[in-house]
Amino acid sequence: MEDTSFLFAGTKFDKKKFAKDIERFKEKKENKVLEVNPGFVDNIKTETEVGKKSTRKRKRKGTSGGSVEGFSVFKSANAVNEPEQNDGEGEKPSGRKEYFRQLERDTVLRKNHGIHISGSNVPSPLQSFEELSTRYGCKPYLLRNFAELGYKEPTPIQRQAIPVLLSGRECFACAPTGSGKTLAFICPILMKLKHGSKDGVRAVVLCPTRELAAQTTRECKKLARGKKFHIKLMTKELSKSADFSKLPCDVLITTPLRLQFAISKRKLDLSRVEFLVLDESDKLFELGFMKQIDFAVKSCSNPSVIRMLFSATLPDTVEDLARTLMHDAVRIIVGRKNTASSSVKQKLVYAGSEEGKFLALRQIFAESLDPPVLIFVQSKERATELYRELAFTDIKVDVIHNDLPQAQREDAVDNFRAGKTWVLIATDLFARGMDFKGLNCVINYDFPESASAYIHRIGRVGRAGRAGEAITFYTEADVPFLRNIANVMSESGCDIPSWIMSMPKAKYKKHRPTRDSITIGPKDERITN
Ligand SMILES: Nc1ncnc2c1ncn2[C@@H]1O[C@H](COP(=O)(O)OP(=O)(O)OP(=O)(O)O)[C@@H](O)[C@H]1O
Repeated sequence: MEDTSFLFAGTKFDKKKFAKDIERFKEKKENKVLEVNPGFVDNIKTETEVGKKSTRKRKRKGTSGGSVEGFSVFKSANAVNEPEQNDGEGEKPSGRKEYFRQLERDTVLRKNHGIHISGSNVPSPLQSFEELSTRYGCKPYLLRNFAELGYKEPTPIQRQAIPVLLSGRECFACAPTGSGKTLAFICPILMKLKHGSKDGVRAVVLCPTRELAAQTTRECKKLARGKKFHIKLMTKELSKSADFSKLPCDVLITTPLRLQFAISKRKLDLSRVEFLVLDESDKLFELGFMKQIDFAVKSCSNPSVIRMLFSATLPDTVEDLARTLMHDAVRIIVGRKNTASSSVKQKLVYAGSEEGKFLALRQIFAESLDPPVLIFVQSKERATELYRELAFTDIKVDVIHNDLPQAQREDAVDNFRAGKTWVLIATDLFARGMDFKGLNCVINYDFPESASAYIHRIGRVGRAGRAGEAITFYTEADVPFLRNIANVMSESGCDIPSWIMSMPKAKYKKHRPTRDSITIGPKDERITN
């Protein structure tokens, strides 16, 4: 991994520019001192009354002038708190006994849902969505929306991440694909923001692709239904022409590049941002995004901004980075880190050669085409090649990759969602986050380049507990990397032949062999169905 020390570093707070805010902050602080004792108990009291500004005092690089202080994810993970200190969310237990009983209940609940936490004073997980009202004063509109969307109970990541974020803590979370991470960060943001305002952007959600940003915007609007929040997707037009000083926007959902463009060209001010979400965080920490993320993080200069990282895969390198940069964050892992969804039936198919793969695809389509089907290939060139081969059939097929015009990309996603397209050919760009309800099958036409690419690709099925199937073709060229993927399959409960499990694991991280062209020549040899 490249040197990442610049990331998050030097979040400068311009005291002159924000003199008014500092004054206001001072006033609040003075009032608070009169109301409650400073320190941890202070936090606890304010946390119960949802909506009251948190009095958290963070020490951050650039705000205190010192170094980032006390990232305590592991430091105090096992600390047993005195009953008076409670769990950081404001319910003061009546006594020591009740306090330890609560700890026990929390442990059991976490165990039952495969939730693993590290960090000090981690709030109790949610037993139910109703607890959002009783514990945090959640407004009825949100619970109504959950019910209308058919969400009966929180998923494991929602059970733990929501209380953590509501208690004003930063967090980094790893939970399986399709396990409801979007709601886990949107819900606390909506609860904390309470209502729409015209005071500037208050929450930013960063997503690696425009399609995912659009999907997250839709999800966020569904959850906010009935409340006048200003939820905006950063479109190309917005990033190029909007006057953000006049545009009411509470939650801004964007890709890093568009955000950077808007900040530098349209003078978008993010100094009031209270929540910054890095969705698919490990992708955002990859080389291509790093500088843009750094820019975004620095632009969210409010010293008490809450930053959160979510993904289904969290490599140790990203964790290490988060550990040194976030303050007093809680680490939440659901299930085992970096594993595939267990509700997906996974299959490896030996196809020998490129030609063999095409024949295998033809056979699958002839015997059991159960649309919609998503096919992943290694590159946009190969996506186009396969599309050309399949376009000659009566299968309704489309293709999506990042060289296509935006309108075409949007159409491809919309038509696939609407069932107008049966088979969508995609590159890894669309392996992350996309939620196609009713998708039955993912075919890895080209072997995935890494274990995490595999996890995200096949995670397009088996979402929200539904069943799904994933078929992965491999050729001779893929054999050296077979074990890396077989390990993931085995960890999610698949039976893998012992000869594969006894193979050595490839040491290199990215598997992108040069492949023969998919194009098979004369038309009569092309697929027919
Ligand atoms: N509590 C819930 N009960 C039932 N379904 C839910 C619940 N929360 C979210 N969902 C649904 O689960 C599906 C997956 O959610 P989401 O897209 O947030 O997953 P994710 O964890 O972000 O996945 P990925 O890692 O692929 O991005 C969505 O269709 C969403 O509507």
